[in-house]
Amino acid sequence: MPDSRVARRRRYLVCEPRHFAVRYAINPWMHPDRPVDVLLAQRQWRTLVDTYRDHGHTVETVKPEPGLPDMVFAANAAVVVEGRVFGSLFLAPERRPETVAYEAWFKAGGYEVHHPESVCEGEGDLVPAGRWILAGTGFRTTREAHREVQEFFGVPVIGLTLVDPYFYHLDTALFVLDEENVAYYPEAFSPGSREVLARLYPDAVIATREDAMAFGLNSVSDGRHVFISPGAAALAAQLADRGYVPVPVDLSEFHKAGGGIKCCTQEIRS
Ligand SMILES: CN(C)C(=N)NCCC[C@H](N)C(=O)O
Repeated sequence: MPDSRVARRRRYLVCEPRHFAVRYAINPWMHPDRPVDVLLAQRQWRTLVDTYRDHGHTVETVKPEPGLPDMVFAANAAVVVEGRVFGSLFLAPERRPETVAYEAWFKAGGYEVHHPESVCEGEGDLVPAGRWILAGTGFRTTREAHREVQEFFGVPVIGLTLVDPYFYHLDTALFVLDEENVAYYPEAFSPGSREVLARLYPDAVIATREDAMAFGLNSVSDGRHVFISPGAAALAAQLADRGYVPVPVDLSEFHKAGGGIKCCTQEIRS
């Protein structure tokens, strides 16, 4: 495979896991009785930030708020396309106050935030993919929100139904490699949605359940480097065969809350 993959510099928003914990259970990964090593989580998160910066990306931070243990999952706070911000309305009451803190960050940067009318969890379920936005539903973000997103951005929104509670957000089951291609785990989707993905992406990288359960599809790609969970070894090998450069970053402590690399990373697209 020629060395043809080109990285594009990105701007990422992240939130330090100062108050990270598993205090409630809103997905099958979360067990409040199992301990979380907060110091290890902070080291892992710092490594992610340093790795992004080492690869030339801009990383900005939003101030973590006490009492919001899931606020570290910045991807869920909004989806930003061409400098326009479509905010979130979380399903879980425990997460709803996060939107206030993120909105303050966006406002301070001169962005206006659109407030959705229906449950919508940002880039967790809304994945900009070149000419369209892939949109997950089934567990969190609603079909009504998909319609609202399409009206707001004027970009086609392609609804995909998730069927496995372990993959409750689209970004646990699929990630965008570049403008043209994605990687995904087919069994996380309804039969019709699988067909849609096969039509849109005949050349997609197909992941195994093992890759997906290791949060391998919760990866971030800059078009060349793929920041990926080290547990997803088979997926990383496939990516390397296609000319991408896997960059392993271990966020195992965050898996205990049902999140990984992508969940911790909001892309600010100008
Ligand atoms: C990849 N995923 C799922 C994310 N984009 N976000 C992680 C959110 C975790 C949080 N405890 C929750 O269940 O909402």
